[in-house]
Amino acid sequence: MSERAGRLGGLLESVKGPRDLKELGAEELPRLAAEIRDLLVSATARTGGHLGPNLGVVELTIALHRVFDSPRDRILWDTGHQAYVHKMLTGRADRFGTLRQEGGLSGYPSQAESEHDVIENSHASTALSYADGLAKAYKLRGESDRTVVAVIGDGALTGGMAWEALNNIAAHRDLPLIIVVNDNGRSYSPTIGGLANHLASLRTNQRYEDVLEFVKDNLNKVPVVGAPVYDALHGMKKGIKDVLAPQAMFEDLGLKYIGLVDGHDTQAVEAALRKARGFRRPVIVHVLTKKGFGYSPAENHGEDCFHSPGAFDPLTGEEKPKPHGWTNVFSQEMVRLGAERQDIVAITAAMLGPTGLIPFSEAYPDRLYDVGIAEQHALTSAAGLAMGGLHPVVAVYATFLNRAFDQLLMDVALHRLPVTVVLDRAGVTGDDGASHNGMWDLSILQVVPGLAVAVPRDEPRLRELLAEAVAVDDGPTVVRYPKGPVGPEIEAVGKLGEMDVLRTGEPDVLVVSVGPMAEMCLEAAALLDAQGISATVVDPRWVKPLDEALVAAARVHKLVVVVEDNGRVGGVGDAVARMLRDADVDVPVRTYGIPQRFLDHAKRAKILADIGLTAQDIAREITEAVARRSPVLENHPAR
Ligand SMILES: Cc1ncc(C[n+]2csc(CCOP(=O)(O)OP(=O)(O)O)c2C)c(N)n1
Ligand SMILES: CC(=O)[C@@H](O)[C@H](O)COP(=O)(O)O
Ligand SMILES: [Mg+2]
Repeated sequence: MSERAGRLGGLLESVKGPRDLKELGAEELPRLAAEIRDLLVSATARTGGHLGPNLGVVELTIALHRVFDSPRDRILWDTGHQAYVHKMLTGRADRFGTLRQEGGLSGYPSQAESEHDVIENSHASTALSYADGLAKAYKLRGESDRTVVAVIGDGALTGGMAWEALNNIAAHRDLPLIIVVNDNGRSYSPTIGGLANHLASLRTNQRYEDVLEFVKDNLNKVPVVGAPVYDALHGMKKGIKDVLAPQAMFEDLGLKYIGLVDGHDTQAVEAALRKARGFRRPVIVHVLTKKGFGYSPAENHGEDCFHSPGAFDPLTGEEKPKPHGWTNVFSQEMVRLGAERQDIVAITAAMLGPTGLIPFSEAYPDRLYDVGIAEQHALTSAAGLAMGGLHPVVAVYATFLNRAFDQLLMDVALHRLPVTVVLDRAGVTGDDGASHNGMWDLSILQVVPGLAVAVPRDEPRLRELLAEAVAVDDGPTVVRYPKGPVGPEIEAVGKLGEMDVLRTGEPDVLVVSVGPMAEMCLEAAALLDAQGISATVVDPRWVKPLDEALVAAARVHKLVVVVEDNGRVGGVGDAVARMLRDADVDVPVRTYGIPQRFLDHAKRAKILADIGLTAQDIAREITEAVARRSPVLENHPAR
């Protein structure tokens, strides 16, 4: 893995930390910004990553680290996907070739990488709450000279937690806390909702644009004096904006407001930040930026301004074609189901493209709701839609369901409502690190009464199980599948109750394979043959509630093995073990899954290998267990 993503520009190479940055002259900053953009494009072209968001915060980040004194002052990044420039300016530019690679730089802030990094969680709308807590702590510890700065995007600002934090921050007028609203008008797609409309009105207040155009047209005609005067006015444009585009919403909250500031004018941003710092109280600095700024393939990328492209050609911006994935299957099936069932509606939490709902939204524009980055609202709004006689399908990434657990439990399941939750990126995702692995859902969903969970093993089963899920009208259903390409189709060779039998054998080992683990489990079973151990492999399809036929099958086997792409604690394996215990079936049960710890970023396949979720590892473990008939297998990492 080459540490460098190509040769660093001279200025960027000279910046080993914020102190060096502060020593640069203002006239050097445009070149520094250009060198940063070059590195952003060259690095993400090779590794993939959040190019669009980071291109939009180059000048903002330069200004932040020139005005504030990190790490004494704390600079927090909401979601953290836009912290690449922050990493470059805090001494990691020379490692940017390792971005999102195993052992290399994380795609998000990482305390292990730098004292300048704070929030690692990659989950949106949390930075203001951290800032609230940090500022209160510094005040209580007598460290009020430390300024806390939180950078939050317009998308993250649509998350409810951000408003809970604003409500609290506004109540403490003596906290030296600066909220930088990085307003580029987009999450992936244009940000939605009343807040977004208000921000848009601030951005594009026509009176402001008309005045500026008039000034530009008339002043530039005046020889010698005209142009400099226009430049001065242009430099003051935030002042004009203040007058013409009131910012009542924020000020009504009791927060001071500075804006609108041109986020690509480093000096204007520095001036605004210095002014904000001087207030020594909560202040909002509303900065206008452009996602993808300075790289036309990103600026002109219609769907999401290169929010998180895979590897691409830096000259053309052309991405490498992505293989046919689970998301594509869901996307197609939703359009088909939408034609069959007029009551089916879909909800996305600001991830229309990533969850595959664009075709559904184009086919049925009135039946798609984008609620912003608001998963809790998504679930309870779905409850309302269901109470109103519809069948909502809520599509979210598995890891983001966590924050909407109570809404699923108490707003949907308690009322036994026909809501289907589709969890994309379930299981190990890899590149985005610990906070993105979908390793929690099969555990937390076990405790929801009346909720059914389906885990398809391949494309036909995803189509079948999604259709079965939306046909359930007396309670919630969940369908979950991983990131990336769909594996080979695996036909059943028989049935065991409602479960698919994928392989029959002598009653040595009963392997319960959860969803996409089927391919690997069949390979393991073939390896076991060579050891004279015969394995039957079954795919439950619905893992909650479990099929009672498992009990009778387990009773006649020497060992039951459960393999799942979920955390082991409280997952399907534990549910099978509990079911057999309750039925007094005294057969040893071995559960294999993701070890219950936060996993560092790496490719999905590499992580699965590292944690022992491979055919060779599972076959070896089973061989040893059968040989020893030992009830305890301590050494397997997946245990
Ligand atoms: C709770 C949660 N839901 C969804 C996401 C996926 N996500 C990552 S970045 C992003 C858009 C963020 O938009 P914004 O805050 O405006 O930042 P920008 O990318 O525009 O800089 C989304 C939806 C997430 N990280 N966290
Ligand atoms: C930051 C964020 O939450 C997403 O942008 C995340 O990077 C998802 O990536 P994939 O869509 O590539 O899984
Ligand atoms: Mg945005």
